[in-house]
Amino acid sequence: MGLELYLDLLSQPCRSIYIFARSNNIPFEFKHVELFKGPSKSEDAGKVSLLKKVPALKDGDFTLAECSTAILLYLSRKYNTPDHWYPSDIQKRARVDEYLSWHHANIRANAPKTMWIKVLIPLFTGQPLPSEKLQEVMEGLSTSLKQFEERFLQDKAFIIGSEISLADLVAIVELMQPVGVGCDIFEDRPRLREWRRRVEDAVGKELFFQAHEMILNIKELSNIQIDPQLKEQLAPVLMKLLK
Ligand SMILES: N[C@@H](CCC(=O)N[C@@H](CS)C(=O)NCC(=O)O)C(=O)O
Repeated sequence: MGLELYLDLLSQPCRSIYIFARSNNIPFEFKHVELFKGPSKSEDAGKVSLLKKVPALKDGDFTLAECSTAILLYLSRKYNTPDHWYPSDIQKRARVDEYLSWHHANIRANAPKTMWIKVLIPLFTGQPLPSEKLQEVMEGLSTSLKQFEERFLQDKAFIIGSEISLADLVAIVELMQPVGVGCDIFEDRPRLREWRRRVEDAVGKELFFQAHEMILNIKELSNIQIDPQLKEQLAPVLMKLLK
């Protein structure tokens, strides 16, 4: 049995894996998991990921689910992808590792909240959140973006220098989440905007926009039927996350 990837392209870690696999011509079977359709629709993924989360990978008898970074590294090693993704030079590699560690506690901790506030909480609770909540989240995100530009990007083309690496890929998919819900964080940040353009060019615009099609059309989600069990489970969790 070949490589299977369990993904929902609304999820940013899933998009990083999808773009990485496709841009490196890694053959895989796309197992589509629809997160919003509830547990029954994710049964297959649940067998692969004990945590019942996506992304998840199955390669023969081997499964891997936590987290997307581990999956990206597994794919880069198994398919011996071009060196720039995760350089053999130990100092460059350490820069990728440094970014990935920072990312989880900063960009990843802030950017998804824009989607919770603008789309998920109204969808799951039936009530919009006060606008101050969004403002608070945008302030947190701005602090992270300032650090991203000044500390990681500086005046380089990509995070570790002149070529794209896993660090850029993990960053861009997360930063497209606010864009999808109408918070265009690139608008007033020319350095960040130029970096986004270079990342799009490096992976190929067609693939980039194909991977982001769902998130860029997320407004259509307001018509989706949410699994009632999932609604009951998630509404309090989402509200708590924003406290
Ligand atoms: N830390 C994981 C993220 C896993 C995760 O939180 N996945 C979310 C989608 S982005 C999920 O499956 N949520 C469904 C759930 O928690 O039930 C990674 O980077 O891959």
